[in-house]
Amino acid sequence: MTSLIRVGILTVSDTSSNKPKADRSGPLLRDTLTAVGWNVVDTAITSDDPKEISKALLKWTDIEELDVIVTTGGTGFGVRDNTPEVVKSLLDKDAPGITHLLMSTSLKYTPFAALSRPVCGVRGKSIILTLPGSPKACKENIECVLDILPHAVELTRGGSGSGLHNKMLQSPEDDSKSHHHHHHHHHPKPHTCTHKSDEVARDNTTGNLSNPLNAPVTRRHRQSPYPMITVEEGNALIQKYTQPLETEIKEVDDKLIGYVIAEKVTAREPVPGYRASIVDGYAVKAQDGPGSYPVVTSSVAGSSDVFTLQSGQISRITTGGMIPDGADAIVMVEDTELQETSDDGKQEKVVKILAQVQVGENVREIGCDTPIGHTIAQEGDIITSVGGEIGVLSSVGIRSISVYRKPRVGVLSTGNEVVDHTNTVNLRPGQIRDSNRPTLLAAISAAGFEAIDLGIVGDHIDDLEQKLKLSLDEVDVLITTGGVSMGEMDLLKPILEQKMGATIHFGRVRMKPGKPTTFATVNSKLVFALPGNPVSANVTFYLFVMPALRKMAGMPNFQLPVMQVKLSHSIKLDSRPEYHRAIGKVQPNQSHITVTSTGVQQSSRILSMVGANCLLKLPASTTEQRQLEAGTFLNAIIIGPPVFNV
Ligand SMILES: Nc1nc2c(c(=O)[nH]1)N[C@H]1C(S)=C(S)[C@@H](COP(=O)(O)OP(=O)(O)OC[C@H]3O[C@@H](n4cnc5c(N)ncnc54)[C@H](O)[C@@H]3O)O[C@H]1N2
Ligand code: MOO
Ligand SMILES: [Mg+2]
Repeated sequence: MTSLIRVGILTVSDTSSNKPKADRSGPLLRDTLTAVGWNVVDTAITSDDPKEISKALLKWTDIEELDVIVTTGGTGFGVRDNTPEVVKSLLDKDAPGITHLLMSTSLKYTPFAALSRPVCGVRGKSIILTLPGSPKACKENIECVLDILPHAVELTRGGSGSGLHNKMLQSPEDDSKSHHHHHHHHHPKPHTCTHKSDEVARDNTTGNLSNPLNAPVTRRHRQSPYPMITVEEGNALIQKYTQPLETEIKEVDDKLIGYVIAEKVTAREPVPGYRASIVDGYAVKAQDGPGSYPVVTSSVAGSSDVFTLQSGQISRITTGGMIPDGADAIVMVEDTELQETSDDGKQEKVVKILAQVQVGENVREIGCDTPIGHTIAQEGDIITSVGGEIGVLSSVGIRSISVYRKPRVGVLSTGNEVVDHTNTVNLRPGQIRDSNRPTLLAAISAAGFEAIDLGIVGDHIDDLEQKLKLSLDEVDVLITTGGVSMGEMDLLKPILEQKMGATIHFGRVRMKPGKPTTFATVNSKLVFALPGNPVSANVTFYLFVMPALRKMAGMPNFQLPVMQVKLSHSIKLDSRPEYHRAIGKVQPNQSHITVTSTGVQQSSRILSMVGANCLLKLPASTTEQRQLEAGTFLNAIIIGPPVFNV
């Protein structure tokens, strides 16, 4: 890709310029670069005098046109530290990215790195880097740029950079093969080759924070690189990437329960559609008043015969029967007496009306229950199972409506140790039953969303990648559990970032349980990589996933309800804000809900979820406050129905 890189190394130091043997950084850089196959064509030592530095540099940039010039020394805060100023004055182009890379690398080792003032950039055809004077810092710095510099050189020489792009498309495995020659110098034993410089380059070209895949355990992050955010910040990020799904037309039937209506619905038909009687009795003209009247017709519900009642006539009618034209009230059968029958005794001939009724009494006018055109549902209304919504839609002749599609939610357990709960094998030591997947599938279904069982996948990069890719095609939201913390088998974050093209929006949250909760998007699909601990998976499902699902399903109030509750006992506070599982009980004759902890809150102890219907929002402990006392009122997130203590 890039022909031999020609390098000059300049040691800037008053001391070393008098005593060249004192210079350890220059030779160290020369050895390091030679070892990776670069051509160190010249080395020099100058004092901290700006003119001397400048002269040495210009010879290499303007006359010899070296590819890379590395200086060491003179970058600090000392009065004689001039290297950055001299280099800055010579540069055509600044390279703040490289400067940043150097600085961030050094800061990982010591905050004192902040006292170095590196400057990097290009003059003519030469890339200039200013490294600190200390040999250790020099080595850390040069190693972190080893892999990007060939690409920078290629571009500075006028190349297309295609080598770089090809490299960015390569999988890490290919990468390690094609760049193998870079690495042997780092490691005394060839088989422990770490590929570190490759991975540093990749992290910085893609913005990934995750551990490089395939890196040996010795090279994994020892501190999580993901910023620790608050639950509220996490939810805000989730909402930013969560939108209601598209709408669809659904038939009005029992399967409509839980859907959110996507457009205003008005009554197509009036209810009732005809003037109907409210009681069984006789249709009359109210002004005729009590007295004996001939029964001229009968109107039973379901009959459509049209009849016009004259003054002095009455008509027998059943509840829901159509009221004859001309009749304006109904007298209940209880308020009448039979006076005369037909000859065969089977028909009423004359009936005595005993009560005076008012005009309109016991009459349901057309549309009196639901007028035609009346708004029966608004966008955002939820079809509940109570029956009102299904009933009213049915009553006005609406056969199908537009609703928001419900999210399809896949649940995948990860972990070599995880065994399906239905598996009849006896567990070997080290194995556990999968409790996360059944729990989450149940919670998703119970909330009315479509739950898709994606099974269990082991902690293998290729299996995980393949499974995640296939799964994402099937779902709107993918939930995984396990593999998001700091262990060597915690592969979810690097696979998401490096194999799936995912953007990780957060990877750590200040909460207990659920610290390593991870939220990512792949294209427009949401991925919640929840912690493996059963309680952590469960609690973070309610706190983060549930609101997102509700928002996708079109619910305007997608956050879970929060209400004030009263502690029945004291509770010790954790150093992290805790979402403490508790059982809230409604006591007879009490206006508030009293809550009791489910006991030991260890993240592995799924028993702490049993019976829980709320998550107490406990603040982190402080030196002033280490526990909450019995009787304290505090907020709780409601995750289940109240328990009645009667
Ligand atoms: N050095 C550190 N270690 C850990 C940290 C940390 O910050 N630094 N965080 C801890 C916290 S907090 C949590 S939570 C867990 C999260 O672990 P992972 O998400 O990486 O999950 P795994 O390591 O895969 O498993 C953790 C635990 O859960 C069990 N598990 C996994 N899947 C299931 C399942 N489907 N059903 C039941 N149980 C499951 C697994 O066997 C482990 O015991 O990390 C801490 N470590
Ligand atoms: O945050 Mo972890 O969820 O405590 O166990
Ligand atoms: Mg782990």
